[in-house]
Amino acid sequence: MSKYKLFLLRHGEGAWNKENRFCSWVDQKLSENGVVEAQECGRLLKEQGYQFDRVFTSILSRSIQTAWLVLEAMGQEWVPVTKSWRINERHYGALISLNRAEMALNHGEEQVKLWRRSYDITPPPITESHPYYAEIYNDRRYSTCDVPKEELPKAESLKEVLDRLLPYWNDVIVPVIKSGQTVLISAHGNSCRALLKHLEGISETDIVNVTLPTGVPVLLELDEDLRPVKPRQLLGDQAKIEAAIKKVEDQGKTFGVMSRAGPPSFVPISLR
Ligand SMILES: O=C(OP(=O)(O)O)[C@H](O)COP(=O)(O)O
Repeated sequence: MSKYKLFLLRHGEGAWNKENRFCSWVDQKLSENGVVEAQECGRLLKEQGYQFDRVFTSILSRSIQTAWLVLEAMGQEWVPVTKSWRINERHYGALISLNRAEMALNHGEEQVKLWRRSYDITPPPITESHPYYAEIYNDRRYSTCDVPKEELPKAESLKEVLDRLLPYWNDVIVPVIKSGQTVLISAHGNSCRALLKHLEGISETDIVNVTLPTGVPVLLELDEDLRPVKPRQLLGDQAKIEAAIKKVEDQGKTFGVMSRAGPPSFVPISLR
């Protein structure tokens, strides 16, 4: 029997979702469309009568902004919001800022799919020469984490995301849910996938096929041991949701870059 409801949300579209670049730990804001997606998500949740007691976000602006917009649209701005780097998007290492379609042209669609969706493949790490290294690691927010800055990841597989997320889930979020509070986790494509893998017991093979669109709330109904009692529900117009999932999957295909004017700007990436 369903005892708890938990909502997972990949933030609304960010500026780099639109440009098809790996955003990850770069702190991009929502695009105009992303703002609308978050507001529509809040309106839908309000229409369906849901109420939150507690919200968790990453320390990346796009997940925080999304939480605010959702709560505003629901008239629940007062609900406490707690932030942690442990809910951050997967650290995409040296792939950060690169265009997925260009990467597919350069390295093949299969390789890009492995980098994006496999469970235990870690992309090449970010190094100090990377154009976004200083912007990420000099940011004051990363001095406030529960691990020293030097121990923060330089690249992560989905497995490594789960490894850093689980202690926070178990120690902080689970007690809140078990106290009877309805929780929204406003997070990212891959931090939500990692949590779904854990909660639903998805295999390492099957997690490859799980893709989440932006701005679509995922409702999980859980029993007293936080095991799902029914399949996850992606709330909203199902045809639109299917189309949005396909759009995210297609970001790793070459046709995006073939239609652009001019040659693609390749950045060589070592695969070792
Ligand atoms: O920043 C990202 O995710 P987010 O938009 O959910 O924060 C990643 O670039 C998502 O990339 P992916 O869909 O290739 O895993």
